[in-house]
Amino acid sequence: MTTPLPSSVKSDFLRVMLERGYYHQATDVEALDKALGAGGLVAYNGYDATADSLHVGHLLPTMMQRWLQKCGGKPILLMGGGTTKIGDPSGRDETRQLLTNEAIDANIAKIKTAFDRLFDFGPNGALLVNNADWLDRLEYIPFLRDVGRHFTINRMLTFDSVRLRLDREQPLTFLEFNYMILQAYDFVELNRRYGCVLQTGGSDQWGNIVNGVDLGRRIANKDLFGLTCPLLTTASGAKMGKTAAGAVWLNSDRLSDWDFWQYWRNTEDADVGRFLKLFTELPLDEIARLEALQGAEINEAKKILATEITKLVRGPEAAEAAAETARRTFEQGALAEGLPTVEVAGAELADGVTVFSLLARAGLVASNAEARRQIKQGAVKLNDQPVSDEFAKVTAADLVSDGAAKLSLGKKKHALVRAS
Ligand SMILES: Nc1ncnc2c1ncn2[C@@H]1O[C@H](COP(=O)(O)OP(=O)(O)OP(=O)(O)O)[C@@H](O)[C@H]1O
Ligand SMILES: N[C@@H](Cc1ccc(O)cc1)C(=O)O
Repeated sequence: MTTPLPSSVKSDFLRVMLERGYYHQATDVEALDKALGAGGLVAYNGYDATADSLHVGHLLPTMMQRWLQKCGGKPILLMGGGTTKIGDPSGRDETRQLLTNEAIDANIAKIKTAFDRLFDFGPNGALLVNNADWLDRLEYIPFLRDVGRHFTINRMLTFDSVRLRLDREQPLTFLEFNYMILQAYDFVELNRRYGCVLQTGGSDQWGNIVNGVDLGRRIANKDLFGLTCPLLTTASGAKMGKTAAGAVWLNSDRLSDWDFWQYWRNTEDADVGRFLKLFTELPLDEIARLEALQGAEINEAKKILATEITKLVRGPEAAEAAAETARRTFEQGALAEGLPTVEVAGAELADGVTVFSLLARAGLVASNAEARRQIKQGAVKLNDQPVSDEFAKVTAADLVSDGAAKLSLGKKKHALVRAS
């Protein structure tokens, strides 16, 4: 399938998808362009409730839905209350841990909060639905007869989600084998309920999406469409959204505003332009100017990237506060609010507390041993002065600025030590 040129499509939405790098694959792109041209198209993106927050990887398909709304369409955000009970095998080597119904409901309640800022839920606006509303009520025999008969095992075995497990001789349970049928059924059900004709997702969702398109044609004689975005990796090849320290969560109770902002501020130079197009809504000519910046100036572009995305996901105040913390910490050398803080009892401080243990307590390193290694390697500073003694201590005398001492690991990780 060839990717069309932005100039050859008529609909605003597809043009944005192509120009900004969201387009990976689509089913019958000309017909989709035509359907979009008529305006007001209804599209959905599904999210399983495997954790109590979405992460940055989910942001890409979510941004596609946001653009759809900006271009006059109606987004449906589908919470997989039913499908999470099955567990999507797409892109996974192993069966997922099964969650209880209570855990799934609790996850959904928290995941939803991220959408409030990203979508307009006003009259005729975006919709939030839960597939447990229909999947939980399915009856096995009628479902197999009405829906199951349209799927051949022969074809199901050809989809990556199944084939890769079989090729690698890793188990795929019968429960998981059913997943693609249920996601296909969701699409047809959303078409029936809300006139939804487009499903978006990451490229790993392609198999599940085309199954829905086929099922729509077979049981409802409807033309449905699929559109996927690339599964993003960073310039150095890592899957975007996951760091060594874990996922980059959208919800602030899983990741502070400051760490969220920092994640984007530390974008690799080669990714700046691509990420500005995908994760901000700045005009393309402004992005072209920013990505052309060289040397130290590229840092300005990274700050804009971090602040714009934080604004979208965490709100303007959170973005401004994080940017301000960064300005004060890195540019004025002053101590700032918002850094991780370790509180130490006055009595402890009188004797002095080892720098390595404070680094670990502040969460800048995973263990005391790692902290000592970092000190030996010269990566640690106390109040901007290098620490060379592995057993150096912080005492009350070091709380020099606003009653705090600043510990730094490398150039970017900082924490404050205060007396409790
Ligand atoms: N880096 C990415 N780029 C684009 N889309 C992504 C990315 N990461 C995730 N997605 C989309 O979000 C969906 C869920 O992502 P993923 O499978 O990583 O979530 P998870 O279930 O939270 O993670 P894990 O598989 O580690 O438990 C994917 O199917 C994909 O469509
Ligand atoms: N399978 C999707 C989530 C999803 C669930 C139900 C759907 O109808 C669509 C999508 C994922 O794992 O990311």
